[in-house]
Amino acid sequence: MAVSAAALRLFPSATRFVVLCGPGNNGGDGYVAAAALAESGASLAVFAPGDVGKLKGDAARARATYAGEVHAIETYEPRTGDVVIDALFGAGLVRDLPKAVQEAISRVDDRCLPVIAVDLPSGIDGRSGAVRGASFTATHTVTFMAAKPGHLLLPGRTHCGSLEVFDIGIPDRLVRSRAGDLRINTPAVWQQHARGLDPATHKFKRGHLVVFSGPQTSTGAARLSAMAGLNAGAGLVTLASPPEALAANAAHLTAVMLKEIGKAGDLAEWLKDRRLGAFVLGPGFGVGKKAREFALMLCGRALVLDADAVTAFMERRTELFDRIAAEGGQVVMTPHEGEFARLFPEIAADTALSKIEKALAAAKLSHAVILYKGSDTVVAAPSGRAVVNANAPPWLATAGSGDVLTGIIGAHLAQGMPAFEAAAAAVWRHGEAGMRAGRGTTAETLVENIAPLPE
Ligand SMILES: NC(=O)C1=CN([C@@H]2O[C@H](COP(=O)(O)OP(=O)(O)OC[C@H]3O[C@@H](n4cnc5c(N)ncnc54)[C@H](OP(=O)(O)O)[C@@H]3O)[C@@H](O)[C@H]2O)[C@@H](O)CC1
Ligand SMILES: Nc1ncnc2c1ncn2[C@@H]1O[C@H](COP(=O)(O)OP(=O)(O)O)[C@@H](O)[C@H]1O
Ligand SMILES: [K+]
Repeated sequence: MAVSAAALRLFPSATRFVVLCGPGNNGGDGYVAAAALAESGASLAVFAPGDVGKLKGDAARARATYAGEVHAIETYEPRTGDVVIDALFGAGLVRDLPKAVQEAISRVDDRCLPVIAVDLPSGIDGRSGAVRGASFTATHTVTFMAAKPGHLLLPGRTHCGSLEVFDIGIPDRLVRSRAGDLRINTPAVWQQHARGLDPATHKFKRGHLVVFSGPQTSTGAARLSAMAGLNAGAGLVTLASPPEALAANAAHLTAVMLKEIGKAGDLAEWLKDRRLGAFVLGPGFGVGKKAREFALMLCGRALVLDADAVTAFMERRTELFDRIAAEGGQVVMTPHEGEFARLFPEIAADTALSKIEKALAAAKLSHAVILYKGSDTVVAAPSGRAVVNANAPPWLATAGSGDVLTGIIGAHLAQGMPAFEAAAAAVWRHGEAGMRAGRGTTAETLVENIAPLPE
């Protein structure tokens, strides 16, 4: 009923609804929608692959509700004015689409016809978002109970069009028990850790964030993180700079403070100050021994390892992972796809895993919270919790945007948020900042558009 209502609502001037029904319960949903459309008086045709007589159980009962004829899918010739209702495969897709279905998809694509997908566009794997052989690209998808990973992960998301989640009366507790520890990243996931400001607060209570600057010719990335950290709510931010980059940094900084930290010895001394609440290491820092030394010294604190600090451990990751496990700090790593493949090559190469499963495997292996970036960013914790983010606009793909994200995570850690919530809340705020900044934003304007943490 929801599917037929969407079809009539979205395409009142369709000359014909064409319902394509598959061999399982997704096809069953299609027959029920076809019956409802026929009842409404719409012009209609139904096509199916294979032998409709072989339908079983619920699907066979659903088939019986539609009194009209069912034609072989091979005979479907798309016409201008058709609106396709794709009820071929949904949650039960287990292998690549059969040839007759792939050919039907290609004929529909050639005509640029609008498609309404039932549950999932056929060909999209609901667990991973992968395309199995081919897939419809829907204008609108009507799913039931809850959004599934394949609606959010790429490339699945780009095939869904607008997504409608229709309540078919399944109690929330059952949906949640099936979803396990997986959620869409919304404020509900982390809001209880986003405290409002106590009137008696002071800047140290709001958290002191330290961001490490790279050498003289690559200081901008760390400054972006530092500014983002301050705007995101850290009470103080200090940029720790090697001596040769002090002048370059000083020329650019106002509210962010500056401290000379050259060698590991300087850092060891400074770390005695326990008011230093969180650390960001990696943006523009340089890949090498110094990055590894600094990272290993910080594993017992609240720490974001990004960019160069991730790559620096490419061939010595065990050293890092063992230290994180031993020190038990709040550590977040923020790899983009390239960095992920450098640190976790065997996980990245496993084509059977979804992005969620990859992030979870990496979190387990490294003992850190993994924020696996992209337009479908996944945040995963070693405990098995995970969120998929869905509010990021594509114009976040701009140089320095990741450095801004890192600074926001740092601010959350400095304020005492646990690593998983700090990372998830930061990804969400980063997406919101992108929406506020609008198309054509640069990393600088993104920093200015970080809105207060919702309370
Ligand atoms: N509570 C619920 O569960 C609810 C479920 N609902 C609906 O049910 C849908 C799930 O139904 P489903 O499990 O029957 O799976 P579905 O997607 O119809 O496909 C399975 C069939 O396809 C076949 N098959 C698979 N891959 C194939 C391939 N590549 N090429 C060829 N054949 C292939 C497979 O056969 P086999 O593997 O045995 O050959 C089997 O016959 C779900 O998406 C939603 O629409 C809603 O009504 C709400 C409540
Ligand atoms: N197509 C996209 N849609 C939404 N967000 C994106 C897209 N591409 C990149 N992003 C986000 O932009 C940021 C880019 O980070 P990164 O690749 O580290 O860039 P940089 O190193 O230049 O800062 C990440 O948060 C990523 O999730
Ligand atoms: K479908």
